Amino acid sequence: MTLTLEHVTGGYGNLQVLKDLNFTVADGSIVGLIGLNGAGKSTTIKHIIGLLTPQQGKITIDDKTLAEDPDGYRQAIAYVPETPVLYAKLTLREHLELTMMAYALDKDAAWAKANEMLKKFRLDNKLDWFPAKFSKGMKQKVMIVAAFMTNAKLYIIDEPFTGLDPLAVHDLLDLVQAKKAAGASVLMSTHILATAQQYADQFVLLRSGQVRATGNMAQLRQDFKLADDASLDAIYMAMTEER
Ligand SMILES: Nc1ncnc2c1ncn2[C@@H]1O[C@H](COP(=O)(O)OP(=O)(O)OP(=O)(O)O)[C@@H](O)[C@H]1O
Repeated sequence: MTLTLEHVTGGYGNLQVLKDLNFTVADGSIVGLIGLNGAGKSTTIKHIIGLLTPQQGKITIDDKTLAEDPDGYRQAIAYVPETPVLYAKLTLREHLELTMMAYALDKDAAWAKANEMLKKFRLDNKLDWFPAKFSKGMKQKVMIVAAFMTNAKLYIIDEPFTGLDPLAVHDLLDLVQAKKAAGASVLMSTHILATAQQYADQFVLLRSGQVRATGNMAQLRQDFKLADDASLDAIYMAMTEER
């Protein structure tokens, strides 16, 4: 699977937020989407998942846009939003069943994967709970289980670490790496730069709705004329100090 953004300009109604974005997420890679508050990370993700439509340019998954192959495009993506979105009247079990239907998953195989994750996240005895009883982190875990039990080729995770306890962060990173090992790709927006540096293969640095830089750590260090051991944090600070 390759996700490609070509000359993507977009935003909300007439408001332009993203300006001429170009980047790719290649097969089997973890890509960190990095930038200041308001740089356009969530807006970029909303365009990729089809919640917003580019004003110009195009977004393709394996050369097909959402309009060209709506089912293929949607089923290729699993998305974990920044703020969990759960239905008040559905139990945890029903949420997972809904995802299984939406992705046309084999129920037995999907439940096997889900049960393993539910146990890990200590939600296995809460299948009949309604969202009102869940804490913020528990809601986030439900979204993670729903996304990671699919057979999507691209996992998009918007700021995953803020509401999770350190054990859950660890478990989520294990899931991310397992998906990568199985050949899937991951696009992850985050402000936790040390974790991004440790886990991501490539980075997209956004500034004011534009791509300031892309590449691996070595390429970014060169781009920003920093030392060979400069951290992602140092690169980030260098970006914010540019005019
Ligand atoms: N629903 C909306 N309507 C209009 N403008 C919006 C909307 N959501 C975001 N914006 C604007 O788009 C720009 C980019 O916001 P976005 O949420 O993509 O940033 P972000 O990089 O994800 O930031 P953060 O790190 O704070 O999550 C900001 O200027 C913001 O004000």
